[in-house]
Amino acid sequence: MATNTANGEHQTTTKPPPLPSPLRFSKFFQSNMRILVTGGAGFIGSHLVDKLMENEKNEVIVADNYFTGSKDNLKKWIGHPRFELIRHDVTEPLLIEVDQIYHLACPASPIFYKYNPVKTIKTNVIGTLNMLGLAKRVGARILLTSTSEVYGDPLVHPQPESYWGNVNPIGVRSCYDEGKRVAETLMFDYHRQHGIEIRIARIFNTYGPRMNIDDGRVVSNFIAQAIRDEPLTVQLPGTQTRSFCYVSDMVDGLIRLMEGENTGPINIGNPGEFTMLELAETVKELINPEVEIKMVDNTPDDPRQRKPDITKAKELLGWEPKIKLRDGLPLMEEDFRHRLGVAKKK
Ligand SMILES: NC(=O)c1ccc[n+]([C@@H]2O[C@H](COP(=O)([O-])OP(=O)(O)OC[C@H]3O[C@@H](n4cnc5c(N)ncnc54)[C@H](O)[C@@H]3O)[C@@H](O)[C@H]2O)c1
Ligand SMILES: O=C(O)[C@H]1O[C@H](OP(=O)(O)OP(=O)(O)OC[C@H]2O[C@@H](n3ccc(=O)[nH]c3=O)[C@H](O)[C@@H]2O)[C@H](O)[C@@H](O)[C@@H]1O
Repeated sequence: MATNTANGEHQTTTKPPPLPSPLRFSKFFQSNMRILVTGGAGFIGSHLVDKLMENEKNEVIVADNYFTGSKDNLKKWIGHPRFELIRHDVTEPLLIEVDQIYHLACPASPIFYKYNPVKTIKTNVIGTLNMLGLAKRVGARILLTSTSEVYGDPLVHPQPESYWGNVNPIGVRSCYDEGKRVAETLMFDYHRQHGIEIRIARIFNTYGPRMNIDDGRVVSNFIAQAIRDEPLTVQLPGTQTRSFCYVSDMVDGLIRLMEGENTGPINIGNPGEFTMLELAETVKELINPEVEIKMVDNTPDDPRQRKPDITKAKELLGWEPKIKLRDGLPLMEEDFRHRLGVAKKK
């Protein structure tokens, strides 16, 4: 049975998880592990699907409403006998039979999650409730991709999982960060009340190929701007920090968490910390030394600093990121140049 080591405490559930399908115990049962990935047409989800599909014993089902994701991200798997794609909004119940659920469905870029905040809350709360209901009915293990935004504008730095955060409950980012906090609460309540096997990853800023070109997040913005010879828009004051994790490291961490014995929450992120001005200078140096850096207005409640304490991920999952920002940015540049049809200048 999984243990919860959040906040240094050691809690164990009182109830055993529901039994998986009786077929699982059949001597002649030859089926694969059936894995649902909600939000699997998105950036992290599609990379996770690629990794899961490498294992021939996995059958992968993606449920996505294509709000920020695209079938294009999954085109190499469409038609594959171990792959299935369902157009589905997680705010509606889903009745299927699965063994594991990676629950990623939720717009992640601030410009997209603020576009329809009520829908973002519904996705986080009702969507997570529906996926927990599914996990309960079929006895599946469920992993939630929560976020470093649960720490809000953190007063503790770097952020350990035991930190409860500093979050504005009524701000323009609340639909996302409070939504994810409720999603975490629901996960633990289903775990304690119904014995569901849960895993919670607190993801810190992740970047890599396949991010939407006009996604609005800082790494994709700067790379697209550098390639298009447009000024890099650093939002004021420019001294705010983030820690950027390359997507293959993230996928590795998520799979280790799902397969391991710990519920989390566990921070998964790269502790390398950069100011937004440093990030802009690095993109300029690596991608387009001629490009201008322009200071622009920021949006409300932007966290001033963010860096994961990954002691738990190291100790409990044997995980730490391998790809440094300077090595990851050129991999993303290549993908963006290909999609934008702009070759590197000689
Ligand atoms: N990328 C990051 O830096 C980061 C950081 C912290 C947490 N996360 C979390 O990881 C997950 C994936 O993030 P991402 O960067 O791949 O974002 P993304 O926007 O590329 O992917 C999200 C996917 O969810 C789908 N989706 C949104 N609402 C849905 C709904 N109601 N029903 C079904 N599908 C829906 C979208 O169409 C998209 O395919 C999200 O839960 C996000 O909160 C990401
Ligand atoms: O990692 C996380 O937990 C969260 O990180 C991001 O949220 P945020 O860090 O605000 O992401 P960005 O929009 O990429 O902004 C990062 C920083 O870059 C700055 N920025 C953004 C865009 C830009 O063009 N220029 C710029 O300087 C912002 O002001 C901010 O300080 C994600 O978008 C969330 O989904 C995720 O949950």
